[in-house]
Amino acid sequence: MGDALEDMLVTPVEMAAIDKDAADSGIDSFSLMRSAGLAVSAAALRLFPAGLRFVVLCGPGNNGGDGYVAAEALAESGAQVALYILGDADKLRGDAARACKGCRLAGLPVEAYEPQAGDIVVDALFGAGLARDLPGVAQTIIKRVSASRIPVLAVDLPSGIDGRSGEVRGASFTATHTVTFMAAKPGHVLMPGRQSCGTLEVFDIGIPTRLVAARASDLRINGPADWRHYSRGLDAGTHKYKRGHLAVLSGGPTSTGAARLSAAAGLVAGAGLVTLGSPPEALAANASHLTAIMLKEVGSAADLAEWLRDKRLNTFVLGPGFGVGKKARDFALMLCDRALVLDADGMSSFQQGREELFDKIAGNGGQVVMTPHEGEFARLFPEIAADAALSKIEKAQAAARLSHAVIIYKGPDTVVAAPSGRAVVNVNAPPWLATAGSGDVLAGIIGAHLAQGFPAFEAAAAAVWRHGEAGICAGRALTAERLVENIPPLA
Ligand SMILES: NC(=O)C1=CN([C@@H]2O[C@H](COP(=O)(O)OP(=O)(O)OC[C@H]3O[C@@H](n4cnc5c(N)ncnc54)[C@H](OP(=O)(O)O)[C@@H]3O)[C@@H](O)[C@H]2O)[C@@H](O)CC1
Ligand SMILES: Nc1ncnc2c1ncn2[C@@H]1O[C@H](COP(=O)(O)OP(=O)(O)O)[C@@H](O)[C@H]1O
Ligand SMILES: [K+]
Repeated sequence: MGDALEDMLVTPVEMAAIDKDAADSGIDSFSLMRSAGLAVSAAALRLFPAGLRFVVLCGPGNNGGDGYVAAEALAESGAQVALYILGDADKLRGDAARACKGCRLAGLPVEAYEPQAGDIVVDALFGAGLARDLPGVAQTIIKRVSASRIPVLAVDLPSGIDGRSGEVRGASFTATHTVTFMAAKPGHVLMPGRQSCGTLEVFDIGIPTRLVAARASDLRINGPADWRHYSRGLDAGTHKYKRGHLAVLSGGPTSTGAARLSAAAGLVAGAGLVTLGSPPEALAANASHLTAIMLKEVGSAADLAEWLRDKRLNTFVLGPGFGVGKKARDFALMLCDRALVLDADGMSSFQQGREELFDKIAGNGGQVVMTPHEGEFARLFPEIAADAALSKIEKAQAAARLSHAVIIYKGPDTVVAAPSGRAVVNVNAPPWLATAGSGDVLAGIIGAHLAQGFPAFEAAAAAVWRHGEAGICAGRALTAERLVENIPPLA
């Protein structure tokens, strides 16, 4: 599969349009179903050589059609196969009906399936067409199979996972392995869907890349291909001022650690210079912990205005440990004409009065990155957070459109979205990144990228990826300090 499809995410609606375009262009749709079913049977034989019996569960649509092709291919290979059907096989239509006719096995109603030791379940109940909660009988079988701990190979998506959002529709299989076709779907990478897929295999069933690319929106799995071109290697003649100057604003004397973590991460991530702007009462606490990072007294809005007269100082991180309130609001509004990472308290300070911030960002061309976790997102964008019809990707996109900022909606499935709708979903973050100060480190990495001249979206996406890699390198016993030490070089 070419580079173009590797990291692409295609929604079920887009995939249906791609199928239709493929058929309209003269490609035989049954040959696509055949390729899909054969890929599933090959995966079953490859992954479960010790399986005693393949139990293929077929649903009422084309996902079931793939299942019939797989069942026939498995039987043809000499494996022991049992077929169970959800609904009435006589009501199958089109390619699925043809696949069913071509399958030598007689099917039993799915509710009759009793798991046996040595079974491998091939789940072809529902795929991309799942439109509502699973019918009760499917939920019962899923619970039965899950309780028996029988391995499940999912066709396209584990049944019950919504391909658009990753949400569970009533119940879902937890698969050992999922074989999907042409491109991954949002439901494979968003939680909780991602956890239900096991290993994900994207199989090329032969739809031309140009047909897939023509329908796909600007939605991808985060990876170096999206931002590598902004990562300039260091030329021998560089100097620290060329590598960008990052300024991080510290909170008061009892909450200085968060800003120092951001500053340290910024320096390791490649900013040539990092200065911590500190209120006078926290200067001593900060000074006692800093060496390579410079320190400057910035207590009031007047101090900040004076500092900002230096136009070369173009990148700021505001929020970690800063304190919620008017000072944070005043500072943020003053910094909107620079590149700004607005994190933590910096965002929470705008729970009321967000319009003024969003207007300022819009007026200044939008080099602002905001980094809400779920709680902060609900504080700043309550109406978007509460809209149950939206996926996490769609929520991040709506927030970016509204705020004119690049949004990093954090979590195990961090989404980075730009006001244009461009978005990536991150998949390399290990769960032990959920530790105090981890978000502060991320803010510093974003700042380093902005200081080096990355556009806001690429700065954010590259930082989220590097943060995940740092977590992997640091290993399980992670502290935020160790995370900083393990930030890898930019790809
Ligand atoms: N991508 C590709 O190139 C290729 C894709 N292929 C395969 O096609 C699959 C998509 O097929 P699909 O559109 O027929 O959808 P699928 O998931 O089988 O289910 C839809 C059926 O279930 C019904 N239904 C829906 N929800 C329901 C519910 N909760 N409870 C009860 N019923 C429900 C719905 O009918 P409805 O009642 O909504 O009219 C419909 O009958 C895809 O996952 C992949 O495996 C390959 O064959 C070849 C190429
Ligand atoms: N379960 C998880 N798996 C992977 N990454 C996670 C998980 N939970 C949180 N993270 C990441 O860890 C970081 C935590 O940031 P944040 O919530 O702001 O914490 P803090 O305020 O303590 O720094 C974010 O980058 C987030 O995406
Ligand atoms: K399925």
